[in-house]
Amino acid sequence: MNPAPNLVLVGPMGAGKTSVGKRLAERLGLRFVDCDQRLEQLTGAAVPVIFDCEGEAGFRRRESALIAELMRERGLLVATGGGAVLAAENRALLSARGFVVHLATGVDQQLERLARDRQRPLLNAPDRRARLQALAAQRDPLYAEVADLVFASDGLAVAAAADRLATLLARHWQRGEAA
Ligand SMILES: Nc1ncnc2c1ncn2[C@@H]1O[C@H](COP(=O)(O)OP(=O)(O)O)[C@@H](O)[C@H]1O
Ligand SMILES: O=C(O)C1=C[C@@H](OP(=O)(O)O)[C@@H](O)[C@H](O)C1
Ligand SMILES: [Mg+2]
Repeated sequence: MNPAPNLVLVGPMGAGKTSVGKRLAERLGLRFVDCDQRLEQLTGAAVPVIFDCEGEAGFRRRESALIAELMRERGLLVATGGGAVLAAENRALLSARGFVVHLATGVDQQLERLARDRQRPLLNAPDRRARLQALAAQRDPLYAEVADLVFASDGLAVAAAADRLATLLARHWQRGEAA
């Protein structure tokens, strides 16, 4: 048991961090924060626009600042973006202040779920499969490094994944209310 004050979802694009996370937060009575949505509110710009104006490096700086702010709170369910684990300081904060769930999914499932998506700049590639495979090769060890629990959502609908995960968390996560 890791008595962390927040619940954190990490994992690749299309794993369901945003959609499963929202439903799970309702079930568990946690305040839901999606990092990308919060960055869009703060900047007034969509994620692809932030990438266009400030580059990926600019987006990552904003993402890191937000994670640092959120990890000072408690009682949050934080859905991160797929690249949030890239920075060592993010990984340290997420691990220290969150019970981290790696929502895992495979490239085939990602391609299916994100077939019509135009809001993820890193998917703007001539070969989406190759891009997702390359990202997985780079990031899977980082997800593994921070994960307290791995949950594979493949084959489960959003509601079913949230239900299953809620049951698992009751056994694995002891809320660190006082932390
Ligand atoms: N378990 C699931 N079953 C079916 N569709 C899913 C599941 N998880 C996510 N999706 C769909 O995949 C798309 C991307 O999901 P999203 O929650 O945005 O993932 P992430 O935030 O991890 O990138 C959405 O259209 C969502 O409805
Ligand atoms: O994998 C990534 O680097 C990214 C994933 C996106 O979030 P989701 O994982 O919620 O799609 C979003 O943060 C941005 O497009 C970059
Ligand atoms: Mg998301």
